[in-house]
Amino acid sequence: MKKIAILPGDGIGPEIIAQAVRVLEVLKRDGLAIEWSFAPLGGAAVDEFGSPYPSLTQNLAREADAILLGAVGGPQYDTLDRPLRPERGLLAIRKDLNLFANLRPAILYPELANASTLKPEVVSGLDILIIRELTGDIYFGQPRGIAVNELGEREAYNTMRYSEGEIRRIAHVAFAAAMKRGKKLCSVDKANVLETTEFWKEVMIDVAREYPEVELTHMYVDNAAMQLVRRPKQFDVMVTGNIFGDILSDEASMLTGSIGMLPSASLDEKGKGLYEPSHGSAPDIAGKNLANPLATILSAAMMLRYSLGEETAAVRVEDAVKKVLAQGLRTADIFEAGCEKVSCSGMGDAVVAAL
Ligand SMILES: NC(=O)c1ccc[n+]([C@@H]2O[C@H](COP(=O)([O-])OP(=O)(O)OC[C@H]3O[C@@H](n4cnc5c(N)ncnc54)[C@H](O)[C@@H]3O)[C@@H](O)[C@H]2O)c1
Ligand SMILES: CC(C)[C@H](C(=O)O)[C@@H](O)C(=O)O
Ligand SMILES: [Mg+2]
Repeated sequence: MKKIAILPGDGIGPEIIAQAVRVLEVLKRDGLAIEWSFAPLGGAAVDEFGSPYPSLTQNLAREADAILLGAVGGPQYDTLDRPLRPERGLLAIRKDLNLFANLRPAILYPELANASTLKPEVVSGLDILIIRELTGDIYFGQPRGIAVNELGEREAYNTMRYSEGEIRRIAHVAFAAAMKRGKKLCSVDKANVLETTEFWKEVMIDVAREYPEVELTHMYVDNAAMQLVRRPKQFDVMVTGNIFGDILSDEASMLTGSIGMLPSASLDEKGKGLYEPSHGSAPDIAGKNLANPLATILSAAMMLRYSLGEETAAVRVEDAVKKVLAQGLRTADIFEAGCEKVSCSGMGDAVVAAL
């Protein structure tokens, strides 16, 4: 029996997770050997336990074979002391479980060609895998803080840093992924300005010697941001650091129609993973049954594939998603004339029916 820790989180988190759980219930009913327990993370955990990553959640996550997460954060928590902020809980669980490899697939379903921000001919068939390093970079580099400097003025600082080992291990994930796909890897950096990413590029080039079949290219992040909206299909696999990957994956999501369509897997060295939509807790639509649950349901499919070894079930879920899109059902974020608008739970109903 495989164990899943489910962390609904904040904002729309509980609403979208509820739909993914309904999908898991169908799979369990049909014989899949999975069980799950719930625990709070982020603001919900601060409210209940006074910590964004309390020991109850930590223990459950450590024991689980996989973790499914909604989203964390919300304006009501923004004034808390920094260590108590919901986002710190997310960073803490990623670091605690060594989830260094974040896979964010930006795939355009043909039915959503008009929902994309780009013209159909520029995006049709889009299938990019963004691989984001997740436990290093300026997110975690020390020193960091806000302090009074020698002139008596307050100043704030973060440190962008990567060790060679951190770059090597994400490089291997990226090259291995490229080998299974189109054998094209674009490493995104800012090597013209930042030593950290100059070093990143150097290590990528070194690791590339072990993968002679993969064509490695390099692109500065500012150009990559532009190329993603200019000619996105030039990319197959992209690999980049934590902060650039955060930004580029949100950008890429709109090529697929909505941030509500972009799932993610965050993996450790052994394949254990945390699965979550790439978007946040969407406070503006929380509690309104409006959110698109498909990124979360597709994250559950990634969980079945990568951490639970259930490829058939993963494909079954992905096929159900394709079917509801083909049926013309759309949440508000991907709605277009001629389609049927559904709520978050309405989309869950449709996916369950399609399963
Ligand atoms: N992984 C995470 O848990 C995660 C990721 C990003 C942001 N956050 C947090 O979420 C909070 C809100 O952040 P934000 O507003 O910058 O980003 P956000 O992703 O929550 O929302 C940005 C916009 O996208 C929309 N959106 C997001 N998900 C959607 C969905 N499933 N369906 C339809 N529309 C959707 C929102 O309504 C909003 O207009 C912050 O506290 C932030 O730190 C958490
Ligand atoms: C909420 C925040 C810490 C997080 C990140 O920056 O990694 C989010 O934006 C994401 O993309 O998962
Ligand atoms: Mg983000």
